[in-house]
Amino acid sequence: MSRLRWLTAGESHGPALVATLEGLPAGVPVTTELVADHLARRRLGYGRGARMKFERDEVTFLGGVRHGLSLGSPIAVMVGNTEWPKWEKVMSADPVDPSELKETGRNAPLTRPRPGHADLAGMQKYGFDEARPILERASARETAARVALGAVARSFLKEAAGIEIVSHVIELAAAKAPYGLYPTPADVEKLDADPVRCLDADASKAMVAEIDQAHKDGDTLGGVVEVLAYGVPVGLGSHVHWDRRLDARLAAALMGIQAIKGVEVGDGFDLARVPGSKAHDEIVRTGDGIKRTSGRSGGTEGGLTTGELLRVRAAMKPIATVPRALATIDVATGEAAAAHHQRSDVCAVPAAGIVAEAMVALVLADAVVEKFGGDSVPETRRNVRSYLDCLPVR
Ligand SMILES: Cc1cc2nc3c(=O)[nH]c(=O)nc-3n(C[C@H](O)[C@H](O)[C@H](O)COP(=O)(O)O)c2cc1C
Ligand SMILES: C=C(O[C@@H]1CC(C(=O)O)=C[C@@H](OP(=O)(O)O)[C@H]1O)C(=O)O
Repeated sequence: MSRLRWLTAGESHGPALVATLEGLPAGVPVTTELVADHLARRRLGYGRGARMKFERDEVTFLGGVRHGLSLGSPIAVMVGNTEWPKWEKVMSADPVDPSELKETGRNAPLTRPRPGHADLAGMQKYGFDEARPILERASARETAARVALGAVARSFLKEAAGIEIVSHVIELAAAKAPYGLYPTPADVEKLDADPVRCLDADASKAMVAEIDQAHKDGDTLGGVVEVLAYGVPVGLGSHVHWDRRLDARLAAALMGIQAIKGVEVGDGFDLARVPGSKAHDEIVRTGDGIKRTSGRSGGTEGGLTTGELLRVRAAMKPIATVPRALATIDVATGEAAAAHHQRSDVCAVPAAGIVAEAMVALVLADAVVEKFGGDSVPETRRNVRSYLDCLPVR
């Protein structure tokens, strides 16, 4: 069961996000630059709003890392919001004089909750009469903290087990990448350079056109991302109990990303539409050992990894802050109104792919620590090797 523990805290317009990760072995290469690089990847993507351009992510390690290596102690990392000076009064932890708040021009109560965001249900549940206290934490700004931890987790996975993670956008509104296009770690630079992180040039162009049209229409878009993990050993997770199943753990982690409404493992829902003879991955012996003739299962069977390519998908709904604002009510008056709208992303599917990579990395790192243990990277690495060398069926 879960060996790595991790938490994030912080509001979208607060001074910073913070994240902690406990249970990681010592000796994992971790630097401020490594984390900053992954945070920069999360900011990319055609269709994101103005905030992505003028805000920077300022990374500071507060614990758990020394001279570029993890210590085995809890890792604490802070991602500073450079927008903070503008929000210092509005988001102050301590009480603020109402006249000072008024001077900020950002104090108007948000009483017209947006359909599709956490605004209304959050206000009702937590007892607020405006949406600010809810949207601050519901915002996907928080995903920066997850990507920071994901950067650490993926460094561990690569060093200890040779696992590498790649993501790409396979659908954006009606535009689709061809089925069976599986980018490898060698394609990451090219993917990151593409405006929508799609390897197929025609599909990428069609996706950009979809975003341009939505922008013109005052609308927003969603899409589907796919995460692939290379080098995953057989036997992570387990068939013995529902919450040990790796497919269930991956699904929960991906569904926990803001705006993700569906998850597929391998060919997912398509498998329900074909007969069994076309749904599974047949087993054959090759010169290299036991292999599969296809990858429909996405690299898990019975909640265990098979040792084949791990492949999961996540479907993101369109951004809730629709510029051509949706109908709502003003909770201050009870009257019909247009939902509040300031700046917003038109589409954040490429960024969601980077967040999905981080979530998959954290789940796999947890499963690797659970299966192989070890207090240092060399110890975990030795354990992985001796396990693979001694598999009874090879
Ligand atoms: C990377 C990323 C960026 C997002 N940007 C925005 C945004 O600019 N405006 C917005 O309204 N929602 C945005 N969202 C989606 C909201 O955070 C999400 O719709 C909200 O939390 C409610 O989602 P839920 O129903 O899945 O909880 C973004 C989501 C992600 C993953
Ligand atoms: C700040 C980030 O994303 C934000 C996620 C978000 C939302 O509602 O989820 C709304 C927007 O924030 P704002 O309303 O301040 O413009 C995005 O910019 C980020 O990803 O770093």
